[in-house]
Amino acid sequence: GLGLTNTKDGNFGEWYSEVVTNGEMIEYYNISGCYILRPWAMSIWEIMQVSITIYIHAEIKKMKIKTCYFPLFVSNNVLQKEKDHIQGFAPEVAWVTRSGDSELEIPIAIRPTSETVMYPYFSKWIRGHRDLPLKLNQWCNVVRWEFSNPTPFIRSREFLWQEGHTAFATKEEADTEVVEILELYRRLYEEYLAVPVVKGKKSEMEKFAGGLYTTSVEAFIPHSGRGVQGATSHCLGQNFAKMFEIKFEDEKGEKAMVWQNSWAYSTRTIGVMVMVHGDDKGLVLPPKVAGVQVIVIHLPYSDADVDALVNASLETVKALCDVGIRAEADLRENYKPGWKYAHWEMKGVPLRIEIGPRDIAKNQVCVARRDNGKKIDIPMDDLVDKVKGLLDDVQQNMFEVAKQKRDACVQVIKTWDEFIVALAQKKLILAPWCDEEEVEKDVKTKTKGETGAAKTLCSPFEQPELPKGTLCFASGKPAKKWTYWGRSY
Ligand SMILES: O=C1CCCN[C@@H]1CCCn1cnc2cc(F)c(F)cc2c1=O
Ligand SMILES: [Mg+2]
Repeated sequence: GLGLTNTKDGNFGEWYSEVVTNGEMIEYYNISGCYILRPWAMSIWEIMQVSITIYIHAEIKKMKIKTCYFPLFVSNNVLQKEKDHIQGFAPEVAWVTRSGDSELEIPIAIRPTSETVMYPYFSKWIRGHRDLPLKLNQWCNVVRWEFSNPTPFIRSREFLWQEGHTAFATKEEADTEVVEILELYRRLYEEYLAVPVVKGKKSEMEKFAGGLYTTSVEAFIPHSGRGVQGATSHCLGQNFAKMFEIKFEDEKGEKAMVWQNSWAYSTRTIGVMVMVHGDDKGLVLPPKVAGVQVIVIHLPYSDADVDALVNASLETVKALCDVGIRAEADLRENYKPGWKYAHWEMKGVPLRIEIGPRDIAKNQVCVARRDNGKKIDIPMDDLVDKVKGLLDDVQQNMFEVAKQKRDACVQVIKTWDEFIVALAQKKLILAPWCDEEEVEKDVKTKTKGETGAAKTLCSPFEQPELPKGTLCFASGKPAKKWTYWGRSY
């Protein structure tokens, strides 16, 4: 029957796996690290796609990013072109080596990301400064044959994402876009997924080696005590322009290299949302991204007028759909109301409307919230306004609760001993750091354990005050910046 065998506090990993499958988001596949995304997951991804597309294409934002699509396959010589950043990733690259029973002359890689696919054409298309800024985005899948423990949405060998690739005449324009895109990602997390994130800059060691600097929105999973990189926005500098000779003739008629960015938001975001909001009854979906926001269930007690109940259910669904609320009725006769309650709670539908004979008599409905379980009777005359208000309340409440839980995990520390204690307590650690890579490597080495080493997550743009003379928690050298540390996915 229904119900989870694992609790979120009991065995988080098993709980998560059960919730994404019982919630009908994921079906496990017979190739490790690959998952089937069922409609309940795809409906969320589609809402994210629409939201991002409206945001980046809308005139109001004047971002004017155009959608393109480049091939899945990368020729070997092109992929290897960006030597230093690829060599670290080589083990993850998947290759096509034959078609049918004939070997390919030269193996062809499947894109793990599209810089090397796109940039030879950026070089061809960008000639004069009038060709700038060039701003392209594609929605696609990418393949990275990772070996660390696969986790649905969070770490899979194939995932869906959007990858934006832009080119500018000046560094200033690139720097500006990096933070504009990061703000878009923050809003998607906080206003749609109801997940609090920190905006910050990656350390030199954690950044994308092929770029100039990396910014990211960092989420945190209280139950596992792990940070998770939510989405990234890189400034690539002129590194790829040099490599792929992407130059333009500036106003003075001189050849200059472009400044580039690349940024991505992937299906990992769905996993983060599930981990943060899910509970022991299953998924809890934020209304903004829920494929079904309201499920209507009628209560056909033996002596009830079933037709009246069914009609009231259909009327309720129609009234809500007419104002753009995603409502459905579960009228199946072969399931009892109790089973339906558990089923739709497992799927995380934000509101359940119950309609029984008593509700018909009083011309009202009873609404149950998935986030806090509260029940409210609503007169049919106020249905639309009250349900709209409730959906907003649920969205807001889910964010507030998640933010309060995340903030409760933050531990500010000053010394190594405090750091080790906080790490053992699964905290999100904020510490003063000397910003030296050797020290970062040393912390990783010293904290290696079966649950993974501690690493820097980001240095928050919002820096707390750093009193003069504050020392680095790990090296004792003068601290340069406050940085978030923790174990991560
Ligand atoms: O993260 C982004 C945003 C969207 C476009 N790409 C950038 C950097 C991706 C960094 N990265 C990440 N993973 C990789 C895995 C590989 F197998 C490989 F060959 C290359 C890479 C790789 O370059
Ligand atoms: Mg990786």
